[in-house]
Amino acid sequence: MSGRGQGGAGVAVPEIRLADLTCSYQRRPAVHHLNGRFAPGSLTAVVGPNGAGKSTLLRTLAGLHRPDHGRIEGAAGRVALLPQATALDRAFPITCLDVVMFGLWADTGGFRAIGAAGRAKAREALAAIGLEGFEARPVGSLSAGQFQRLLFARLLLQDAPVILLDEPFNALDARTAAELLAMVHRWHGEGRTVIAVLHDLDLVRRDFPETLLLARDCLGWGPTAEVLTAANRLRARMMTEAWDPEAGPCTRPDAA
Ligand SMILES: Nc1ncnc2c1ncn2[C@@H]1O[C@H](COP(=O)(O)OP(=O)(O)OP(=O)(O)O)[C@@H](O)[C@H]1O
Repeated sequence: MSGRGQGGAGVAVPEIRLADLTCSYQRRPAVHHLNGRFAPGSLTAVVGPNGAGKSTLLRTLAGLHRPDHGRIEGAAGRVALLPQATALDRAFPITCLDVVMFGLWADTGGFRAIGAAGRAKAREALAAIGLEGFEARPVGSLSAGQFQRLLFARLLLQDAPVILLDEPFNALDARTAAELLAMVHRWHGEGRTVIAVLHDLDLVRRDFPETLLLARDCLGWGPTAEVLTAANRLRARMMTEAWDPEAGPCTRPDAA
C-alpha cells in the first residue's frame, strides 16, 4: 500500500509510522517502545488512564517533544494540534482574530505577512464555527465552549492533512460538543487523518473506528471493538496501579 492518501480537500495525507518510539521527561519514559501506524485518512481515538502518555504522544507527533528513542516517519510537515485547553494561558491579551490567525503563522512566518486575504480567511473560519462578531473580543473574555470553538476555527484555517486533538470535547455542553464532533467527521470525510485523545469511551465506540489504548506501553491498536475489550481495559488499569511515577530510565537493552 502506498504511504500517502489524497484528502478530499486536495491535500496529500501521509501514513504516519511509529518505530519503537519512546518519549521521556528527565529520562522517565511517558511513552514506551510504541510501534504502529496511522493509515492516511484514519480516525483514531487515543485512550488510557491519566498519566498514560497520551498528550506526550500528540505533542511528539506535532514536533513539540523530541523522542529519546525510536522515530516517527511521515508526520513531518503539516500537522495541526489542538492542545488541551487547560494547557493554555488565556490571560494573554490577544484578540480572537489574532488567535485564529496564528493558524497561518507556519505559512507566512508572521502577522505582518498575513495580509487582507489571510484576515478574510480567519474571519470566515470564525463565522464557520459560530463565532461571527467575536473578532475583536479578548480571548480571556470567552466561555470555555467559545474558547474551544475558537481553537477549532484556528484548525480550520490551518487546513492540515493531519489533525491532532487533545481532549477536544472536555467541559462542553452537548450542543457545542455535537457541533465540534461534526467538524471532526467532516475532516475525516475529507480524507484527513484525525487522532484524538479522549476519555469518553461511549463516544469512542460510537464515533471512532480505530483506537490506540495506551498505558505508557501500547495495550492495543486497531479496530475500536477489538481494542476496547474488558480484558484490555483491566490491563490498563492494573498497569496504572502498578506503575511508579518516579520510575527511572528505560533499561531495555535495545533502548538508546
Ligand atoms: N513537562 C513535563 N515534565 C515532567 N513530566 C511530565 C511533563 N509532562 C508530562 N509529564 C509526565 O509524563 C507522564 C505522561 O503525561 P501525559 O500528560 O502525556 O499523560 P496523559 O495520558 O495525557 O494524561 P491525562 O489523561 O491525565 O491528560 C505523566 O507521568 C506526567 O506526569
